[in-house]
Amino acid sequence: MLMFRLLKSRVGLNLRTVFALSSMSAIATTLVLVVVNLASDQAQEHKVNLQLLLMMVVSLGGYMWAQHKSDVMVSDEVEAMLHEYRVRLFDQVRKAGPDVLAKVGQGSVHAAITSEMQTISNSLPIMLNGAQQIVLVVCVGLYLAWLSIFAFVMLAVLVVLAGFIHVHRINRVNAATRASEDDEAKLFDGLNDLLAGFKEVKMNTRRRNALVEQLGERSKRACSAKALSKAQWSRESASIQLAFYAMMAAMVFIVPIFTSDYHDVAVQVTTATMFLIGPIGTVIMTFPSFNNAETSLGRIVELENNLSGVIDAQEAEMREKSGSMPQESSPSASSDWHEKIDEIALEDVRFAYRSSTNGFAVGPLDAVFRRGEITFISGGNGAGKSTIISLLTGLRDVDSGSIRINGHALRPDDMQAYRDSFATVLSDYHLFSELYGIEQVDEEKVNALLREMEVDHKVTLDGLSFSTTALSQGQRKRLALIAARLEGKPVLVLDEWAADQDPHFRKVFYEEILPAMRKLGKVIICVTHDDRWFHIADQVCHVRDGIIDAVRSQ
Ligand SMILES: Nc1ncnc2c1ncn2[C@@H]1O[C@H](COP(=O)(O)OP(=O)(O)OP(=O)(O)O)[C@@H](O)[C@H]1O
Repeated sequence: MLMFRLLKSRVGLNLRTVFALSSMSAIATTLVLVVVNLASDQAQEHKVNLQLLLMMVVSLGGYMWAQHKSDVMVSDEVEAMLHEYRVRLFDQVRKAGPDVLAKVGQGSVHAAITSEMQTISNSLPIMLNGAQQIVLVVCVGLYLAWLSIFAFVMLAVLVVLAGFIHVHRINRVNAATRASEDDEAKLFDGLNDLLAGFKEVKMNTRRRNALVEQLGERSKRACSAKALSKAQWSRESASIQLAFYAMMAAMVFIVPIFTSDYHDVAVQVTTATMFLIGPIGTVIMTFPSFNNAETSLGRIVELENNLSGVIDAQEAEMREKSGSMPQESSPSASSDWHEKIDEIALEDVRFAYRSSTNGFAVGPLDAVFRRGEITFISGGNGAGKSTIISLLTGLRDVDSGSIRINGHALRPDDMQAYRDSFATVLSDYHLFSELYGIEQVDEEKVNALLREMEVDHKVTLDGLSFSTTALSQGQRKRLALIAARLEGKPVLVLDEWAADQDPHFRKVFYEEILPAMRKLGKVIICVTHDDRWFHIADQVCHVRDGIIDAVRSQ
């Protein structure tokens, strides 16, 4: 019962007030029923009682006020709760290492933040309304007991019996609902292949037919499962309706046989019973909402646990590694070393992928990258270039050895500040449409960069956002490099940046842009296969089987 635990953990002043308001609204509704019964008695004697009219107006006003207030508070509570969950998930994603999202699945993070939270957002008000209706059922039940104890007992027995049968049958219905959801999830997986692989699908008739056929089959299965679940729900609603009519029939056919003075209250009892039908129906119908919210919350909690499990393992591994790191003191944070990096050195660095099936490892790595110098990293596919870049930029932690800045070994506490000193355009870069983290931009500088990168006829900067990112691959990379240059970081790392550029701009990049950045005193590291321009580099690191062979230019 995750939902109960969730609600319990949130019971503070607000939820108590909500409960008080809901009770008030239920009592006001019961008063309306009592007033209607008393007034109809008087109406039979051709009398109109102004006191009763006033009571009616006050009860209706009280009901309206309490109901509206509790609805608004419930929405606020629910949204505040979901906001907390979202922020916790964002924070976990922020802490995650490069492999964590691949392990837990980006789709599940996306689903948790969108559809699962939407389900809870929709279900919780229904559930709290159900709880409110329970108070109303109790109040009207007490009124019914006061009118006729036998009618009350009879009704209670029938409600308990119907409820018991309903809850028993609902498990079957829930199983059908879950099956339909699972089938729908499989349908979405296939749909993702169709949308993400649109071009590949379009280009290959056999692949397209096979995929569309499979999607059709999955859709049919999802459709049958959904139809079955809906049919079961419809049968269940009809049975509930039938149970209500049975209650009414019991009030007018059975109760009079066993009670002598029933004719005095028969009309009031029947009115009260009819009055109960709506609230009892709402309470019963709350179960599916509860179930949906419980399932969605379960998925969110499972995702949170998965993320925390992977992050904890990652942190434990980091602590273990930091034990084997050199313990000599590094520069203090106040020395601003990350603003003035003269030299980054890899010393006897080693790393192996735990998850790699072939146990790929890099190292021992020894290399020095200096301020005002360009280093090219080259090597065949799978040689380990991107792995080395991820170690050098601090995206992954080294297993052993050290990274030294200006001669001082980095400590685990320095890692975020170290990462912050890099501007990167990696091979799987993401082009942000907005310059997040840059507070003020020099408009002239941006325009000059747009001109230099030859995209000024396509893009402008509006505030902190690019006017468009709907560009060619090469132009998108130029925009990513503009963003990286605007960050003004001391180290620039580019992974196969020039691969998508035309011959003209490739020349501009190697012969004008890189030398200009070298003059600015940056540490420049580029993964590249363009051996035609190796001469412009100060050193070229050839990577083979995870080992660097650094050659300095003459
Ligand atoms: N996330 C990962 N988990 C496990 N092993 C990995 C992972 N990424 C890479 N590897 C292993 O590391 C090897 C080197 O990969 P890496 O991406 O560093 O090569 P690369 O030199 O950048 O290749 P390319 O030029 O093709 O981009 C791969 O062959 C693979 O075995």
